[in-house]
Amino acid sequence: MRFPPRGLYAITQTDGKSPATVIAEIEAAIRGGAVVVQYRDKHPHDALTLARELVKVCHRHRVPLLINDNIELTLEAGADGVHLGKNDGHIREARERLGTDAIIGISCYDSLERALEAQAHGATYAAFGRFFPSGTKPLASPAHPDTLRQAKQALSIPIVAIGGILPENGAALLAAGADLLAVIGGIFDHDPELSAHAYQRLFDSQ
Ligand SMILES: Cc1ncc(COP(=O)(O)OP(=O)(O)O)c(N)n1
Ligand SMILES: Cc1ncsc1CCOP(=O)(O)O
Ligand SMILES: [Mg+2]
Repeated sequence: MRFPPRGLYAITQTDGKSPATVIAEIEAAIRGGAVVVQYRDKHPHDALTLARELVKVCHRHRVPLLINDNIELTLEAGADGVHLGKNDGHIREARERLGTDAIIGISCYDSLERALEAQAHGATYAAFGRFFPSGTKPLASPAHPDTLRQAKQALSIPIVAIGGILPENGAALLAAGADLLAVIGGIFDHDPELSAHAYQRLFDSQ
């Protein structure tokens, strides 16, 4: 499935939640307008079963599902691609194992250099952040909107922004050059469908 060029990118909030809740919340976020989903789970119990269920739900809605960190799980679950950070393996290995059609997203933090390298190695998108303090990942290192402005000039692949993004602060990142907003707490700390819809309006009014 193709990676959407813009829109809301929902990432699962799994801690303390049952698989059924995670699935119901993701489906609600998709109803609210999320155009891509990532399964991120730092304390999984049965990751393969949940990942396979998420693939089914996402594909029913024609939305691609990516897996965070884990190339093997991406293959086993039949997901559309993987998101890799600096400690999660190399894009070359991901491309070799997942094939030419797979979506491969790369965390670039605040580094345009890292994004240019990722693009040259065939990354599907580059993710920058965190832009605002994140309750989900309090120790994530900061990134600056100026990096988005430079990335917009220098990259041809879609640009994802992440970290503490709310409907109230997301518009500034879109204006700086982000194509997609990746969100956890801003969707799943509240009613997921209504919250996703609030982000959707940022894209409608752009
Ligand atoms: C869309 C998106 N952007 C950034 C990240 C962060 O990846 P990483 O730095 O590997 O950190 P963890 O998510 O693994 O804690 C992401 N997952 N998704
Ligand atoms: C995975 C990740 N990487 C940088 S910030 C972050 C967490 C994003 O979650 P939230 O939208 O709740 O800040
Ligand atoms: Mg990671």
